[in-house]
Amino acid sequence: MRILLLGYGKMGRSIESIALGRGHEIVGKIDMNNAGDLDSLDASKVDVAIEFSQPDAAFGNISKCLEKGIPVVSGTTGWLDKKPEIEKLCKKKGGAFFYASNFSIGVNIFFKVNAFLAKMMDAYPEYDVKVDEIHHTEKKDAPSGTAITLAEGVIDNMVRKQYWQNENVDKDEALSILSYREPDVPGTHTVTYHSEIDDIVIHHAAHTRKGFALGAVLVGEWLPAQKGVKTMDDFLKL
Ligand SMILES: NC(=O)C1=CN([C@@H]2O[C@H](COP(=O)(O)OP(=O)(O)OC[C@H]3O[C@@H](n4cnc5c(N)ncnc54)[C@H](O)[C@@H]3O)[C@@H](O)[C@H]2O)C=CC1
Ligand SMILES: O=C(O)C1=N[C@H](C(=O)O)C[C@H](O)C1
Repeated sequence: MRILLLGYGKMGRSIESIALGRGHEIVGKIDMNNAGDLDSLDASKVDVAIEFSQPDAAFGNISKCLEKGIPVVSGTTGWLDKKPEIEKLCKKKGGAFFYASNFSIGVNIFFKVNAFLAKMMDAYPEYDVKVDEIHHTEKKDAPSGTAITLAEGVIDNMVRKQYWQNENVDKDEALSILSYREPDVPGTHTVTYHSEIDDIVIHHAAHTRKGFALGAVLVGEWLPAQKGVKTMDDFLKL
């Protein structure tokens, strides 16, 4: 597979290492310093683009690739207000686009457990629920994309929770997401149901970025044979 890397930071480098180990070729690396090179890039030399850049760069990178007919796997967080526009462009161009807030298999299993638990807990209003996330201090966005997906999983399955806020809120209908930044933490997420009597806690801690990077490469191997807007549910069939 001929892979174009969009974003060559912590994730771009980790993806490169896993992709090379699986026998793929890296045909380009677009980063902050050479972002303009994407405009003149020859799309016939690329099978798939893997995009892990930063919130203000994702939309431009993805739309340029879709315009050129390059399938795009994106994991950048913090730009999702513009995702509907990308999905429209993907459909218009007959292309392929895949977004996930988290590419690790473990987290995607955790998302399913979270939805199941929220549905069950809706019958027990004595428990309040919150989401905590901890990431490294270089992270640009808060809350994390993964924490937002977890919050949406709770809200979709609990009648009494209607929206999330990125602070501690004491309202029955609000779900608090609390964000913490500590050196070198790849990504830790916890969903806690608290009552006066006990706590129920589900927790995922990434020990390394390898799980995110491997997931992105596996999706990159799969996406070029697909058409349209795809998600982890299409890929994993959990
Ligand atoms: N979905 C998932 O599984 C995961 C998502 N992420 C997300 O991926 C993104 C990148 O994470 P990291 O690699 O840790 O960040 P990083 O800060 O280490 O790397 C980001 C890179 O993007 C580059 N960049 C800036 N403007 C650009 C442009 N216009 N075009 C191309 N590249 C540009 C920067 O120069 C930098 O090297 C973040 O949004 C993060 O939240 C991170 C890990 C897992
Ligand atoms: O910025 C990161 O590092 C991560 N970002 C993603 C997120 O915002 O959820 C995924 C992972 O937690 C690491």
